[in-house]
Amino acid sequence: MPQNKTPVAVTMGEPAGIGPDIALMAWVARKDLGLPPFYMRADPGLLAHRAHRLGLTVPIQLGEPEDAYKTFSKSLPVVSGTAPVEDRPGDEIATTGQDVISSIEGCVRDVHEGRAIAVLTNPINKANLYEAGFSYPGHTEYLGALAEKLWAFDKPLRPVMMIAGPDLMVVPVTIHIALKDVPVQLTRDLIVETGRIVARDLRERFGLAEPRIAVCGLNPHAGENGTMGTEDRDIIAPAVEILQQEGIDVSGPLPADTLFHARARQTYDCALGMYHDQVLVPAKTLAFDDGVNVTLGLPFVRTSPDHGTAYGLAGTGKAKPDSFVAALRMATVLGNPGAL
Ligand SMILES: NC(=O)C1=CN([C@@H]2O[C@H](COP(=O)(O)OP(=O)(O)OC[C@H]3O[C@@H](n4cnc5c(N)ncnc54)[C@H](O)[C@@H]3O)[C@@H](O)[C@H]2O)C=CC1
Ligand SMILES: NCC(=O)COP(=O)(O)O
Repeated sequence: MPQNKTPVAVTMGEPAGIGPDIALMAWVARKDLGLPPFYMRADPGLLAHRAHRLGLTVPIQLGEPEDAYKTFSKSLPVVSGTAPVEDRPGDEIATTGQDVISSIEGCVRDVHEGRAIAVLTNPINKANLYEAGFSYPGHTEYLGALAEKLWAFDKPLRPVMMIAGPDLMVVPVTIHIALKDVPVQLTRDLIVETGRIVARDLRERFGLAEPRIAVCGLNPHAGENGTMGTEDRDIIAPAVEILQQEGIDVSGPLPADTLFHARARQTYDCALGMYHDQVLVPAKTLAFDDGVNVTLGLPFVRTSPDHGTAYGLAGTGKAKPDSFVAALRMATVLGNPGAL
């Protein structure tokens, strides 16, 4: 595990969910697991209450991101900036959306200013954020918009969601949209742009010299020559052809039902799915505890546990911090270019 004196910035996430629990648990396990330093942008009172509720001894040290490296071994570094947040684990309707959003924005600003090497986001309740005026489907799109603004890009960024586990990496080409909208929003250009970003980031961030990408079909049997749907033939196959002409090692459209068994997984590095559940189901089935949600296509590194707020477990001590720990390790490795 590479060490760097610049820490990872961790967002508060949904305060009534398990984000605070898993971050506190990870900090407690820092020495046993050899974890790299991180700090949280969150309400210190919330964290203190949750630690008490969980029976964890976690001294909290308020400060700035620059203090985190020195502080981390003895206390959990916290950068405040949110209003006080009541500790109401499991209360799905607690309204804290604005604090959740400002924590994310603060962490991204920290990376932009060189105060953090990466952002690790804790799970959010998307519906709660919509109530607070959040207009993005999830972190992925919001982080793209924040990056465009802070890094002053002159054209829109395309942030790409990847779920990465030890045995499978997947990317959904369309993300948080209704299933009925998938055939409408799935275009050749979207697949091509996504494929380019995946190939580039697997090379540049993950150190794969020639990444192999497998592209799923949309329909059963990848359309069976157009008899079970035409998108595979008319949209996906032409996109694959363009990517191949650009020298990217890409195959497809491939029937998705036979793409995720152990032997098939040996034939590619990353599978591109046409919709969320097509690829997140196999990814989370294989590695729910240690899968990581990592956003490609950004000018900075963002990782996240692959799970959600798990309200039923918040404050009970039953949440597993493993995916948080995997996300922290990945953020540190990817945030240290050249460490691979
Ligand atoms: N990155 C993010 O911000 C994400 C946010 N969400 C949000 O989370 C909320 C709840 O979504 P769900 O579909 O219920 O998914 P979920 O991942 O919160 O829970 C699914 C199941 O897994 C269990 N689980 C989740 N994390 C666990 C952990 N660390 N240890 C042990 N068990 C764990 C839960 O108890 C539940 O049985 C929604 O509002 C959704 O939008 C969901 C996925 C990712
Ligand atoms: N299903 C994955 C998920 O909901 C995470 O989305 P995001 O908040 O990382 O965009």
